[in-house]
Amino acid sequence: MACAGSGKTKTAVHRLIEMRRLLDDAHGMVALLSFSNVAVETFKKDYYALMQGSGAGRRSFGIEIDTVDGFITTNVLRPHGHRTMGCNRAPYLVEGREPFLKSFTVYDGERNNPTTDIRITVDAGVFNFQVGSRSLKTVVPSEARRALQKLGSHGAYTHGSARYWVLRILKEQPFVLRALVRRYPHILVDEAQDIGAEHQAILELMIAAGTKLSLIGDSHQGIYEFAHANGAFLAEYGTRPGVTSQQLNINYRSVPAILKVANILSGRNDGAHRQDKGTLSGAFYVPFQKTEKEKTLAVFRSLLNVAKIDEKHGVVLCRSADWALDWSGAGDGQGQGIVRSFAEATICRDKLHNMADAFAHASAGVVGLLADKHGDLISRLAKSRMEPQDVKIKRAIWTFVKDPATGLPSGTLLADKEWHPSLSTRAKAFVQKLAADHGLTVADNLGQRLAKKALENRPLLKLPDLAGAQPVKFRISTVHKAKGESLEAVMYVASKEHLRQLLDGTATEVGRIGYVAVTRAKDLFVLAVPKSCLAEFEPELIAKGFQKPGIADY
Ligand SMILES: Nc1ncnc2c1ncn2[C@@H]1O[C@H](COP(=O)(O)OP(=O)(O)OP(=O)(O)O)[C@@H](O)[C@H]1O
Repeated sequence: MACAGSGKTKTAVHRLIEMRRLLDDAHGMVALLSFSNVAVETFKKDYYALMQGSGAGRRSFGIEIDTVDGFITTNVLRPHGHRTMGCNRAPYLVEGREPFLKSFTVYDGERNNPTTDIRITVDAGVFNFQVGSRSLKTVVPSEARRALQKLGSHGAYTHGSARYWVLRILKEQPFVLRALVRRYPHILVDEAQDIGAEHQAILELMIAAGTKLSLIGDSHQGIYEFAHANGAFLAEYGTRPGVTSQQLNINYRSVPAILKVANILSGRNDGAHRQDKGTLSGAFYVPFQKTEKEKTLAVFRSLLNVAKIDEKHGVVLCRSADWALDWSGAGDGQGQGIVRSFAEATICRDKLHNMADAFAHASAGVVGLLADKHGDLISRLAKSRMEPQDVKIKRAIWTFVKDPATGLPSGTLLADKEWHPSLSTRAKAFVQKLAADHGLTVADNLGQRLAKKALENRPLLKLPDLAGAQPVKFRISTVHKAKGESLEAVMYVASKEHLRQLLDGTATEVGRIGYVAVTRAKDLFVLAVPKSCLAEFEPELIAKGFQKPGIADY
């Protein structure tokens, strides 16, 4: 069990190396698993740095570092899934937006829903199936299984159904479980508070078959309760016979004033490794109004200047993706279907300067213009090791996305009269060339797929962006995306409800989300509080260690 900023990364990598050294089995591997690609990249970087430092070079013999889902997909689902799923190819991931998925539905007793929307949970070894975007409806197990099997027989699985298939494979093909445990006698899972019931069920099968498991995590940072990860496994695991529990309780990340707030919120008493800085630092609160976001961002900018922190290191965090989008000043969602994917790609490129997201949206649009059989292209293009042909396709899409003069048209054009006609001509020509150059098949009815719907007589970008207003310099993100990171300065924008739960501590998920936001900050944490409730909360904010910045600080 480890507190925020206690060096779990370092600890986990050292433990990985030591466990591998002690493992008396030339064929066995030690796996270090986490929940995000960012964490995996950090672990790999630190591991190779340590190995190089010790003179062993960039060797990864006998160890594996991956996400939990990457690990089960690579070792179980892809190589062994075809037998349980009944397909004649290696299973592949679908995002849910691929056009061929339209014919895969599940009936909930009232209406048909996309099979890719089925949510699967496991409780005491029994699968439960639900569906629905707002209120979830239970689906009869036989109907859900039938729908999943139909999709599975085409080789397709979703993020949600991957664990369902893995559990079934391990139970229905016992030799796969035996081989997995033989290959991975030791597994170390980081961010273990995020282990949900389905991951736990997979790990329990491995433990029962002989794998030794180490967990490292912080129950105050469990922010995936909506995905059924409530930290219970981490809390209980240390009490099992034969399991030793260790505590890490020195925070190496934050200045003492920020740690003081974190300790009050979590009810912990962690020690600070760092000293106070000479310049402005600590945890502050400022008022904001939703109608005056630019003013609040300007206040954050001023505080960064006083704190001598480069603006590019200031990050604005929000509770939800909608809020993050709103604070980033992105467009207001013009277009429908495939055209909307291209519209979002345009906004990501021209407004947010986020080329990775621009590429992801444009790729979804391009795949929508190709025949259904290319439905796995999005997941193929996301692989770290791609087929040579896919590398070329990816390059071609990048070129289309990057160039507003010949590819994806500029967001400054009038959406209906200028941007759409240009997009329509260029996207058609692009997929036809892509098909000719790379042996792909274009979908039927391109005109219909690129229909002009929900586009207005104004640019995709909002007016202030066109008027040359200061471009967004801050990274604006959700707390979930920033998890695990160390950031120089954070501004967390809270609603009255977020604020209430933050101040109430880490018993609720929203409270823990606020705690994760606070503990990301190294030097400066700014809590943006709705102006309308500031007076009500001010005494409590001060009591919990937040400070009001003085006039001189702006
Ligand atoms: N022993 C140490 N001495 C000095 N600095 C350290 C030490 N261990 C870690 N750090 C630094 O402390 C910061 C936090 O480390 P790390 O990101 O591993 O924490 P963590 O435990 O994963 O935190 P969280 O769970 O909050 O994400 C990093 O900047 C890291 O370089």
